Amino acid sequence: MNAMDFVEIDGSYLEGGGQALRNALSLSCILGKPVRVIKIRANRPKPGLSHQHLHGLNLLRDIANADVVGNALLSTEVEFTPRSILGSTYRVDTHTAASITLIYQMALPVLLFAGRPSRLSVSGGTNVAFAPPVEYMEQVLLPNLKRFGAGFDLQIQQHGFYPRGKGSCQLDVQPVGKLVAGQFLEFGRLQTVSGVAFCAGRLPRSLALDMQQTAQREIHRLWPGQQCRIEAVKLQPEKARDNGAGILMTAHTSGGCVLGSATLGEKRVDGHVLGSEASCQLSEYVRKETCVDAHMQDQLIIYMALAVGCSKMRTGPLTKHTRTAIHVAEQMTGVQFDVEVEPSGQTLVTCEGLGQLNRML
Ligand SMILES: Nc1ncnc2c1ncn2[C@@H]1O[C@H](COP(=O)(O)OP(=O)(O)OP(=O)(O)O)[C@@H](O)[C@H]1O
Repeated sequence: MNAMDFVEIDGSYLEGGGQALRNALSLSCILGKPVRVIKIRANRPKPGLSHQHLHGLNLLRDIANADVVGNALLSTEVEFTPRSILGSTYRVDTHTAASITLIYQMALPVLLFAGRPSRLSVSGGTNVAFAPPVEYMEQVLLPNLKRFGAGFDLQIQQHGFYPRGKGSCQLDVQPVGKLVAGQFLEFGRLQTVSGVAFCAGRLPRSLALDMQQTAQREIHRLWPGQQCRIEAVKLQPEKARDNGAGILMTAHTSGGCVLGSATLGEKRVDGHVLGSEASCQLSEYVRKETCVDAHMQDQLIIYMALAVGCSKMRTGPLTKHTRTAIHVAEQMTGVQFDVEVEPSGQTLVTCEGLGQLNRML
């Protein structure tokens, strides 16, 4: 391959984490454009490919029947030349606590552009730091993605936490002919607040109850009479072998917005703190009438870039992850994102999408 034929993405730009790599590779497969990613995860303490990125890269190699150079742990440069998109059954066992949802983040957009349905089973971490918890993927990403005319079915077979992982999930994806433009502009009124507080392993059920009670109390303090139902769950050993705890809260609004806020128990776990952090974050989104939460922002950029028509999202200040995703999407697809801070303080992100059609159907 001639050096000129690769789109070159600088992985150190802005956030300098794994997301630039994930987005660049997904878009490479969908567009059929070879990509070279340099300075991978340059801003992380241990730069280069970690397990999650390497497993994701090798998975996309298989899905796209791609030629790959640089697919080794800690590699800081990768060349990826895709051929097609093969809808099929795939299995990835990370043997670590590598984030299952981040591997899905890489593969999902690609499998939406396959010629037939796919099933992707991954084992690793379901709830790990700096990644979407599986519950967030199911309860927040899915309804937001439906606005683009796409979806998936996610089965959580077993939860897995740092350091051993051992979680497993199955993702079923039906391809689409195209993505339609998503509009996230009208907050409307807050309708429901719900969620799940869980703990597993040797952690007592009272921990889940602490998270539940504090989260519900905070919502009721701010919006007396507001419906708020947080389920408190102690996961059974066959559903989670190790210690782990976390809470996901979601808010649904009459404008069709679905916002999420998740916290995860680390070494020292205080249920009241986890519940309070999750509810404060969610309350902040609701108070500001944000249509897309701070983590969903960056995850929607790739879909906005590919859709047919003009997508718009009204959100809070853009995160570095989002600005990085925009930069990568612009370089890979040639589309332009327009970012405008409105008098209300909200940020409006607009993109006339590429209108990518599924070339495998
Ligand atoms: N609590 C959370 N809820 C939902 N999504 C989250 C949460 N925390 C992180 N994410 C998402 O996980 C992704 C993490 O991207 P990032 O580039 O940091 O990935 P990474 O591969 O873990 O990189 P690195 O290992 O280099 O930090 C982003 O899409 C971010 O929005």
